[in-house]
Amino acid sequence: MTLELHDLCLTAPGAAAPLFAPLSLRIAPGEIACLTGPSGVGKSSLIAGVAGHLPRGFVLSGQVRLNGCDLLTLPPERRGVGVIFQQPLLFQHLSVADNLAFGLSPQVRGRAARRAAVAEALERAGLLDFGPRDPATLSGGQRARVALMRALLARPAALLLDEPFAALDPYLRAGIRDFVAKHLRAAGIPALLASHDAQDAAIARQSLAIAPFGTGR
Ligand SMILES: Nc1ncnc2c1ncn2[C@@H]1O[C@H](COP(=O)(O)OP(=O)(O)OP(=O)(O)O)[C@@H](O)[C@H]1O
Repeated sequence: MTLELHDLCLTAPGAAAPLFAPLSLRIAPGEIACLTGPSGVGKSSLIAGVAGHLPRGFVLSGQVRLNGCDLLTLPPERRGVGVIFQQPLLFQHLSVADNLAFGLSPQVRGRAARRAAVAEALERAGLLDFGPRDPATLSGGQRARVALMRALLARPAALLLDEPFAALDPYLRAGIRDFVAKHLRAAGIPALLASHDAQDAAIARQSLAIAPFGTGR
C-alpha cells in the first residue's frame, strides 16, 4: 500500500498563517519518509492529525491517501495507521508478552495462533526470554523494540513515527534505527517518521526538511 500526502497544511489555533508551506509526499510500501524540521514547526501535530488525533483548535487541510481513501475523512479507528511515540507506550501492569498480545490484529484468530505470533515477535525483537518480564525492567532499547513489534502485530496499513529514537542513548540509536527500517521493509508498509535529528534521515528513502511558513526554501 502507498501512503500519499497531498498539499497538507496545518494551522495552529488562532494563527493567521499555516505553520509550514503545503507538504506533498508519496511513500511506497516498505519505504520510510523522514520529515525533519525545527522544534515547533508542527511535526508532532501533523503526525497526530494524520492518525486522527489532531490537537484541539488545529486545522489540517489537504489529503492523505491510503488504499484509495482519503484518511482525513475517516474516524481514527478506521484509518488503519499505527503510531509510535518517543516514549514507548507500554502497559506497565502487563507482561511484555501481554503487551504484544494486546497489539495483535483480530485477524489472527485462535489461542495457538495468537501465542505463536507473540513468540515470533519476541524472537524478531531479540527478546525471546523476555515474555514474562514487566516492561519496567527493560532497557530503553528493549522497550523501543517491543513498541515497534506491538505496532506491527496490529498489521497497520501505514505507520507513523514521532521522534521514535529521541529518548534513546546515542549509542543505541543507530542500532534501533536499522531494526525499525529492516522490519518496516519486511512488513511492506509505508512509514512517515518525524524527527528533529537529521541523522534519522539515514534510514529513509526520502527526506523532507520542513521550514516554518514564510521562511521556506
Ligand atoms: N494550543 C495551542 N495554541 C496555539 N499554538 C499551539 C498550541 N499547541 C501547540 N501550538 C504550537 O503549534 C506548533 C506545533 O507544535 P508541534 O509540537 O507539532 O511541533 P514539533 O515540530 O513537533 O516540535 P518539537 O520538535 O519541539 O516536538 C508549535 O509552534 C506550538 O507552539
